Amino acid sequence: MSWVKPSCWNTSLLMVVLPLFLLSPLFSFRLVRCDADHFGSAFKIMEEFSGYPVGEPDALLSLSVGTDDLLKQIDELAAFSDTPAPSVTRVIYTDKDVAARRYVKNLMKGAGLSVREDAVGNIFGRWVGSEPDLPAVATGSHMDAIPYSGKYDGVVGVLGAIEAINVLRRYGFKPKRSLEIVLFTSEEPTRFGISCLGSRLLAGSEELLKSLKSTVDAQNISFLDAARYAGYAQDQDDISSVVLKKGTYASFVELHIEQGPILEEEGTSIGIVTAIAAPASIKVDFEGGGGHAGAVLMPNRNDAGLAAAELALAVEKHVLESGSIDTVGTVGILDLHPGAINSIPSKAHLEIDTRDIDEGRRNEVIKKIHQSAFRIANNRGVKLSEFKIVNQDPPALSDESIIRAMEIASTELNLSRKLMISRAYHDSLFMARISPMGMIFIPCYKGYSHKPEEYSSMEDIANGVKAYYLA
Ligand SMILES: NC(=O)N[C@@H](O)C(=O)O
Ligand SMILES: [Mn+2]
Ligand SMILES: [Mn+2]
Repeated sequence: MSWVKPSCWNTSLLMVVLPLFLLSPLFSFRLVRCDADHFGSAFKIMEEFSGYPVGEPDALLSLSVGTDDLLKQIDELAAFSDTPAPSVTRVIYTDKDVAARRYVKNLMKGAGLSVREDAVGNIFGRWVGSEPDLPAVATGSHMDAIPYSGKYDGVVGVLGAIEAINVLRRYGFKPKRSLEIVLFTSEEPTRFGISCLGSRLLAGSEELLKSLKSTVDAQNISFLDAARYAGYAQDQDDISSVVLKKGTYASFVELHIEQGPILEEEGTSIGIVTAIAAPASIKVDFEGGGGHAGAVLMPNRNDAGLAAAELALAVEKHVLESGSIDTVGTVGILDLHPGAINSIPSKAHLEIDTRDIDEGRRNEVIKKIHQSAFRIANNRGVKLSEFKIVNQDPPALSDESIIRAMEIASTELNLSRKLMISRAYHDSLFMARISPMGMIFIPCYKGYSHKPEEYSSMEDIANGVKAYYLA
């Protein structure tokens, strides 16, 4: 099973960051309480945290990271793609995805982590702490990639975390709380139209547990069959074992490229995410009369394709009507059937992605889109055979103490910082339902993402690393 159809490097200094970003949440709680403006106090807490002498702060600050390894790993991982470089296409449960999973599991084992996988393929690499019963500090991201995208989205948060553990080990660090890296299954909605599939299940989405039993992809392959093809969900239809017990994690933090232009444009090094916008996605189907493109005169047509086109424009109109820059709407999929130049489309399928930091305002847009779909179907004499809201998620707020820790850290490092919203969604959106959550963004080239030109400079990544370091 494979997919149809994309380097730069330098995430190197990522290493320095991640060690800290794994620790950050724990730091933050205490720092805030003890008015944490003394660099020293950070190390005092670190010693308390690990129960081991931290040694020379400067040494800790200038931890050397395996930049070459990391760059090599990013390139090697990018090669597991169903489209040619520099693009990357890696869709859940395909041969390339399975091979990439094996690659990352080996890196986790190489970092001395005990690796386990759940029934849908969320992969966990745990560094067991001296007090294993304490809720762990978690981090992680995803490595699936939408068609023709780049090699940093999600990957930086996964490979960097593994290297961070390597750095901590090289430094002789021994955690008290366990540290766990989570590689989430299917953050991208490419194959089954559901975003953050793995993290939604970890966070206990009953709705998804049910709907997955009847979910199929465009080739009509069921979710469970696809999972079994990849080695998961072997002997069970019931995947409820995936749901994590509340309190499993003391905190969850994700490192990610900004995927927008703001940090780079403003020359700001660190983005401290305060909230993740609320995403929603809708599937719409129109059915019309179809017929011969030559013989059927315009007045006698019920063209499903034109209905879809009109609705796509209505999405833009309703989004702009919200009057807020924070409201966005995209029609990323529009398929016509039979898809022949000289045949009037008898069926049209479109998928709509709309988001906003204001859930109410976004839902207003969804309502208007629904009304327009009915109106257009009516006016054009076509049938609105499906209007399915696949997901309509609330926004997520970052944990205050984690945000403050990152603010303190950036100040210590004289790094410019910016509190900002994530307009992209992330697994953190769902991890926030079961754990205090935080995200840090680093600048990326022209804000490019979901395309092969995606890129982050080493300097930016290093700054991000240090910010985490102190946080
Ligand atoms: N981070 C990221 O790219 N998430 C996407 O799946 C999205 O569409 O936001
Ligand atoms: Mn993405
Ligand atoms: Mn991502």
